[in-house]
Amino acid sequence: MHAVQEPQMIGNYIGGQWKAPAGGGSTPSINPARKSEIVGYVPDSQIGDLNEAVEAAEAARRSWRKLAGSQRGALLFKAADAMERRLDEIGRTMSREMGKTFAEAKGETARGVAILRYYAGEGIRKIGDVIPSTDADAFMFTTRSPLGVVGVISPWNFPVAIPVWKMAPALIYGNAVVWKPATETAVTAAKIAECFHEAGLPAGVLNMVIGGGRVIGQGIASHPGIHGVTFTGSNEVGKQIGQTALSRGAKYQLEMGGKNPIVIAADADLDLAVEATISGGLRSTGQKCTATSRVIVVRDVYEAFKEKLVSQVKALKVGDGLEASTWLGPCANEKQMETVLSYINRGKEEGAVLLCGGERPEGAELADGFYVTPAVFDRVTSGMAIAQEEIFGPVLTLIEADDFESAIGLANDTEFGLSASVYTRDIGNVLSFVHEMDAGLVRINAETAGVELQAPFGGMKQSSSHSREQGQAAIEFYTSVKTVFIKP
Ligand SMILES: NC(=O)C1=CN([C@@H]2O[C@H](COP(=O)(O)OP(=O)(O)OC[C@H]3O[C@@H](n4cnc5c(N)ncnc54)[C@H](O)[C@@H]3O)[C@@H](O)[C@H]2O)C=CC1
Ligand SMILES: O=C(O)CCC(=O)C(=O)O
Repeated sequence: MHAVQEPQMIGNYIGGQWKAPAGGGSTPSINPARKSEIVGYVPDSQIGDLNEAVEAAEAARRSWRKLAGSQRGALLFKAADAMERRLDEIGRTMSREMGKTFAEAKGETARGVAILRYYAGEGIRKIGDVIPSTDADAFMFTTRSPLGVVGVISPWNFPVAIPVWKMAPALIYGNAVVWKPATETAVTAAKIAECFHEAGLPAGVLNMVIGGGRVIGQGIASHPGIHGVTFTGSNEVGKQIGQTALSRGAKYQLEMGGKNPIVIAADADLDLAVEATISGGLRSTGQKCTATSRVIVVRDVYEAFKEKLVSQVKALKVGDGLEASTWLGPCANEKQMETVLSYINRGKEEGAVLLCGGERPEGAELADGFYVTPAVFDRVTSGMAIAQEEIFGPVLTLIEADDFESAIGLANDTEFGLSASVYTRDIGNVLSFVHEMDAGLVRINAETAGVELQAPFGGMKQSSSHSREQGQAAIEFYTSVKTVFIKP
C-alpha cells in the first residue's frame, strides 16, 4: 500500500523567480507505476513564456561571463551540495515520475552531484594555448568565449544526469541557460532548478520553461536570442532541431538513438557476459540510448549462452521502482509501453522466436502501470526491424554469428554507432573490436551502458551530430575559440 502524496504544482523558473505560465495551462505528470497517481501539475507554457526566459538570460549573460571561472565554480559547488542534501527526495521523485528503481534514481542523482563538482573544477583549468608567432615581437595565444545563451532540451530517461551534464559545462564556461526539460519528468526538473536557486545563482543565469516539445522545444531551436542548442532524444526530433538551428546559423549538438551490440566470443566468460547483457539491456527498463539491444553470439557458445540468459531474465522481478525488491520498473509512459508492445508483435511477425516476456504482467497491483515483462527474442536476423530500430524498452534480440569476424560485421550492421561491447579473453579479438567497431563508446568485458562523466561521450553515424559531451570535450560545444595576436 502506498501513502498518497498530494500532487505538486510546478511553475517555470524565469529570472530567478517561480512563475505560472502566462496562459495558465498545466499538464499532469503521472506515475507510470500507477497511472491514476498524479505526481504534479506542470506548466503547459507558450512562446511568450519562452521569450520572457530568453530575455532574462540575455540580461544576465554578460555579467555572468565577466565573473572569474572560480566564482562561477563556487556556485556550482553550492548547487552540488544542495543536490546532495536532497538525494533521497530527488531520487524518489524521479522514480515516481518515470519509473526507474529508487536505487538507480538515487545513483543518477549522485552522478548529477559528481558532474556538478567536476565542472565546478573546470572553472580554474586552462582554456587556451600559447602558440609561437612568426613575428618575434608578438605574443599569440588562444582563449575561449562563451556562446551566449544556450538552449537545453532534455529527455525523460535521465532526468537529472543529462540536463546536468549539459547545464554544468554551459554555466561554468560563462553561458546563460534556457532549459526545457521533458514534461514527463518536469517535477524532478523543478527540484534541480531549486538546487541552483538555493546555491544563489544570479537571477536569469538559469531559466527553466516547461511545455510541449513542438512549442517550447521548437521555439528554442528557432529563437534568434539563443546562440547554441543542445539536445538529447529521438533521431526524428534531433534532426529537425539541427536543421532549424543550422538555418539560422546557431550552434547545435544532438545526442540521439542507439542500437547497441554486445558481442559474445567463443572464449567469453559466459556468466559475466550474461550479467552484462542483462544489466546493459534491461536496467532502467531498457530506456537508455546506450542500452544493449543486439546480442550477437558466436555459434560455438550460442545455445549455452541463450540458456543462461533466458533463465536469468525470467527471474527478474518487475514492479514499482519504489519497492526494494523490484529489479525492473515500468516503461516511462504509455506511448513508450505501446511502442515496446508493437515491436514485440513486429518481431513475431518477422519470424523471430519470443523465448520469454514481452507481455503486460498479470496481477492486480501492476494492472494500473505501464509494465512490460523483459523479452528475449531468438533466431533474429540482422535485417529485421527489431534488430535495426531503436525500441527503447526491455527487449533483447539474439543474433547468431558464424565466427568472431562475422560477429563484428553484424555489430556494425546498423545506422547507429553509439556504444558497443565485447566479451572475450583473446587480445587479438579485443584489438580487432577496438579498431573495427564504428561506435563512439567501445567497451571490453563491460556492458554497453556505463558512461563516465570525465570522459567524452557521443556517437558515430546516426547517433549524434558527431560532437562529444562530458569531460573536457564539453568545452568544444559551449565555447568558441578566439585566437589573440598581441604586438607592442
Ligand atoms: N537518446 C536518448 O537518450 C533518448 C531517445 N529517445 C528516443 O525517442 C523515442 C521517443 O521518445 P520521446 O520522449 O518522444 O523523445 P523526443 O525526442 O520527442 O523528446 C526529447 C525532448 O525533445 C522535446 N521535443 C519533442 N518534440 C520536439 C520538437 N518538435 N522540437 C523540439 N523539441 C522537441 C521533448 O519535449 C523532450 O524534451 C524513444 O522511444 C527513444 O527511441 C527518447 C528519449 C531519450
Ligand atoms: O548510459 C548512460 O549512463 C547514459 C545514457 C544516455 O545518455 C541516454 O540514455 O541518453
